[in-house]
Amino acid sequence: MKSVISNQSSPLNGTIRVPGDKSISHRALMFGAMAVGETRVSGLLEGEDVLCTASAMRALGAKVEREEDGTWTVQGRGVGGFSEPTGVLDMGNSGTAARLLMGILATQPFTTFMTGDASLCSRPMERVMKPLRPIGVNFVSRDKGRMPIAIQGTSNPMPIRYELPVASAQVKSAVLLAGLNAPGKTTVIEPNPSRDHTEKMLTHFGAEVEVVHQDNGARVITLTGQPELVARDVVVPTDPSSAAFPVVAALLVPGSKITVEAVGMNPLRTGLFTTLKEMGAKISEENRRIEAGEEVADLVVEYSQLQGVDVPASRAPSMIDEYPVLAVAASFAKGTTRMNGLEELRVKESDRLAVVAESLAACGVDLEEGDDYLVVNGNGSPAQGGGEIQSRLDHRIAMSFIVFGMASVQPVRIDDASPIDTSFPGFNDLMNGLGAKVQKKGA
Ligand SMILES: O=C(O)C1=C[C@@H](OP(=O)(O)O)[C@@H](O)[C@H](O)C1
Ligand SMILES: C=C(OP(=O)(O)O)C(=O)O
Repeated sequence: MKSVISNQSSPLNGTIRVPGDKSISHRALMFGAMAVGETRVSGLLEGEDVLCTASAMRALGAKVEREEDGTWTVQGRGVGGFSEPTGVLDMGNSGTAARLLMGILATQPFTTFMTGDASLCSRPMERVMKPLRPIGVNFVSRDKGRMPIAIQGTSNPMPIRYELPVASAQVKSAVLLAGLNAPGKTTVIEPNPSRDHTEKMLTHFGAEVEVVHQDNGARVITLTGQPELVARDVVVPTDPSSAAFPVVAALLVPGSKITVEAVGMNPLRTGLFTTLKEMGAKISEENRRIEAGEEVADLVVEYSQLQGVDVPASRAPSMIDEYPVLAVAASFAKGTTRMNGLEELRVKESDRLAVVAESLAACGVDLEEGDDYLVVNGNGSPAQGGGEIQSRLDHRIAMSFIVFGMASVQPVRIDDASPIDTSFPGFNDLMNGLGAKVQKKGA
């Protein structure tokens, strides 16, 4: 346990760069391991989640190394070229690593055992197993589709067509990755678009991926199976989900002005910035440019008195990991913020809807938690704080309430900040470098 206290901050000032995008980092290692030749990845997120993916790729026979300058290299095995791992793959805290890998392993002709930490072992995996079974794979799991699981891959995969019942890039990606090794066309229909890093990066590695946008907003993604993936360089942009924390901190701490450089601005990831601007946030995007195929911009953020807003359910996929920190922002805004369509928050690293509600309440915030919504009533002055927050193996809860304590009247204590290392190593030092006062307590 690594407990921290977050005290009221002096104005935040400075220019920072947050670590590489987690979603893109996982995919760079996985797709590199399935390509022929050497893939070089720069800007990889060296967080625990991504390091689990690196270990899994090694266990499956790919050579994955870090060079002295921080570039990662992957010697791929080709699609379908993995070898049976001798041990159990430990995916740690990472839903993305586990679910994407289930798709890949569904069409490798051997049996893999996979586990994770207590958080991952409580998350639903049936959502991935259900669409993958018709491809020919067999799964054995704990009750209710929980990990640990065994994946008995098929040597005779069938392509499938699947309509997603929930907006989930992980489920979409698992099906597409299983389709890589199947003959013919694999199709995924998503009624409400989720992040498209799999589609973009598979195309970058030479696969044929067709995306059709329907009039009703749905996307139909069709992958042609059995391509030869060719090794490519990947430059990972910085993670907008990580940038969210210093951005909200600067908005809440009076007198702050910071620049967050080269933030990934993929439109399927930027719902939080749209929402904050609707709340009156002074966020300007400078130097919008394309870096290695992804849009990035420098964000200049100034302290702002925020107003409550209604956040439509349709925006949820583009800011799904950002609701905890948005709820923190809403606690300092004037008026009511209603966040709708939040049912997916209940199956993240923690039940984020319940944990956010309990933690806000512990910090004196007036709120209402529904099955799939959260209403936060702010009065426009600094929230009280003073809460003792349990992070429950959830990095985004820990970081969100560190941000809360930076702006609240009383300090906020977080029982265990160690989960932050899964996605944002160096978070506390980066925030303290801007002017925050986050202190470590205990071992
Ligand atoms: O595909 C991905 O990289 C991710 C998809 C999202 O999960 P869902 O697919 O469960 O929505 C997101 O919450 C997660 O942090 C990363
Ligand atoms: C939900 C998250 O990640 P994952 O599903 O990969 O554990 C997250 O990073 O907020």
